[in-house]
Amino acid sequence: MHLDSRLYLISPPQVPDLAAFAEAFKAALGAGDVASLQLRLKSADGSAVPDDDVLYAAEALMPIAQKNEVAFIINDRPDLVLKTGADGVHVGQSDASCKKARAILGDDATVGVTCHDSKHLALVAGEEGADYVAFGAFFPTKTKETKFKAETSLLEWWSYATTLPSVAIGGITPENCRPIVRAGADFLAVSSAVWDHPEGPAAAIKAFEKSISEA
Ligand SMILES: Cc1ncc(COP(=O)(O)OP(=O)(O)O)c(N)n1
Ligand SMILES: Cc1ncsc1CCOP(=O)(O)O
Ligand SMILES: [Mg+2]
Repeated sequence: MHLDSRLYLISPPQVPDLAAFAEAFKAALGAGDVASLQLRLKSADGSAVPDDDVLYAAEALMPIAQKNEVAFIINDRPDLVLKTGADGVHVGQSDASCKKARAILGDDATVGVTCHDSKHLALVAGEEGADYVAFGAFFPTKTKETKFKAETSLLEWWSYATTLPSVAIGGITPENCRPIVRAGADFLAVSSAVWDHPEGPAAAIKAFEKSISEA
């Protein structure tokens, strides 16, 4: 059985130095297999940042993703996906619905949906045309305040019951990811474990690849 999960990077919530982050992103991509980057910019209180901040960051980062065949996903905002020509959007349960995002973006775009710890939300997202469902948080995280805790049994059930890809998110590190990989997550969505790795993002990607291959 092929267990390999792929990496789905989430940007840090704040990117005060875009040039420095672009270099960190390049270093991550040069170190191993990365499937996608989600541009997720949030103010310190978790609220939205000005549209121009997202547009400016997308302008700098999307060409790097494209050059490396890495999907470029924008968080929350299908309208900004249209404006930038990004590959898709990730929407949560309080954002535009999957149906609405699909109506705005058409069939070719990627639409991913947060489903917390819920089979029901995931089945609904699948019916509404989601390209992937995201479950979490699997571990404590400082990147986002989370109310939901997902278990690996949900990933096992999902991969047994459906063919729609699953993304696992929340506090995932090279040290704790093995059970999630074994449970069948198609993607590991990671932010702080990559950007805050003490030896840098390239070392983080290599450590993830090692753990994934050993899972
Ligand atoms: C891959 C992935 N999974 C879950 C989330 C969380 O989305 P949401 O619940 O809308 O919260 P915010 O990220 O918007 O704060 C995500 N962004 N990506
Ligand atoms: C956006 C999001 N949604 C649930 S947990 C989370 C944060 C993921 O970041 P990290 O990998 O640093 O825990
Ligand atoms: Mg959201």
